[in-house]
Amino acid sequence: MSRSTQEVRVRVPAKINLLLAVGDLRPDGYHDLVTVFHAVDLFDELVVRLADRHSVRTVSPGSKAVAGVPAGARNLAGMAARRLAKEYRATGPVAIEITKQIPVAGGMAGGSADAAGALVACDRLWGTDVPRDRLAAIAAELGSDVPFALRGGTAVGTGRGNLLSPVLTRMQLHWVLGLGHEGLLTPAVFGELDRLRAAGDPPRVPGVEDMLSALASHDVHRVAAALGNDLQAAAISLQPGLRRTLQAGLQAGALGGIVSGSGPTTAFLCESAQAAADVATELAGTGTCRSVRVASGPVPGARVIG
Ligand SMILES: C[C@](O)(CO)[C@H](O)COP(=O)(O)OP(=O)(O)OC[C@H]1O[C@@H](n2ccc(N)nc2=O)[C@H](O)[C@@H]1O
Ligand SMILES: Nc1ncnc2c1ncn2[C@@H]1O[C@H](COP(=O)(O)OP(=O)(O)OP(=O)(O)O)[C@@H](O)[C@H]1O
Repeated sequence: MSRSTQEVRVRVPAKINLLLAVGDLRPDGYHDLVTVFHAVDLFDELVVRLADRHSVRTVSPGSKAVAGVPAGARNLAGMAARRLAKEYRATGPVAIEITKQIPVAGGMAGGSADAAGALVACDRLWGTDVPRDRLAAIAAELGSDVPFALRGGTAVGTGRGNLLSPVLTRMQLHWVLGLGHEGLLTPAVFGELDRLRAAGDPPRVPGVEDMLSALASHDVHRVAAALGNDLQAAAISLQPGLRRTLQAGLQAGALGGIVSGSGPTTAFLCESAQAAADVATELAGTGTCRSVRVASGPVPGARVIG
């Protein structure tokens, strides 16, 4: 906790789905998933303070306003704070400031990260000491990706993506991320996959076994070969330019490339940190994405810092 018990600072990572197998549409509007989540060192930071009323403000690292993120009651971080406050009554309103590096509507679970960060920060600020499994259950109510943002590392996700079991790998992966010009909304991408499947039956990615044995082998070439995402065809169908970005990353020397989650961020796996820096420079020069970042993982989930 920084300075006094009046303020808590939390850091929370973005995710990439190394493997994302999507089942058919369920009656409740969700799809069963089998996925391998992987947290990378691209972080949102939250500062949460006691205040007279609940508020959420989101800025970029340069303190500029961030487009596309709701400021009020619809912000996932504010929803998380109010959800926790409702269950644990000895609490007060909070002002949440988010410094956002995770791309908005980018397929890297940015909103989910902020919700997880707010849960951890409010729990510390209010001294509620919520057991970890209870916090994970509240996280799952807020969104399918929120439990993983709490936990981080590498994990297999099943159910809606909210049921997690850790993957014990020490293998460090080096990535180049291509950020899209425009976001994609997650429900639209799942809907497009349903439409493509009704019209044709496109190929489906295999289960997680190949990816898990590739991670256990510590062979980055095998991990690259095992990357896969059932939502990729749907994201490309909605944003055809992504095909060119994927080709450009591979031509720049990446070992493998995928659309991250529901997109449009593209994630390129590279042989080493140096290779990632080289691929990033070359990919940036192709003009096929809005901007380019390097990242590596796995990293832990939402944590109090400072
Ligand atoms: C694409 C992924 O990022 C992969 O990890 C996640 O599945 C998305 O997780 P999320 O953004 O936390 O999604 P939620 O907020 O739970 O759901 C938003 C919408 O996405 C669709 N959705 C989400 C998760 C899931 N397993 N099946 C779905 O069909 C549904 O239309 C749902 O209404
Ligand atoms: N704190 C937040 N940060 C970003 N978006 C938020 C937040 N709260 C609510 N939203 C809304 O959620 C929508 C999805 O944004 P988000 O950045 O979480 O997408 P995403 O990373 O593609 O999600 P996922 O990868 O979990 O499917 C946005 O349209 C935005 O309006």
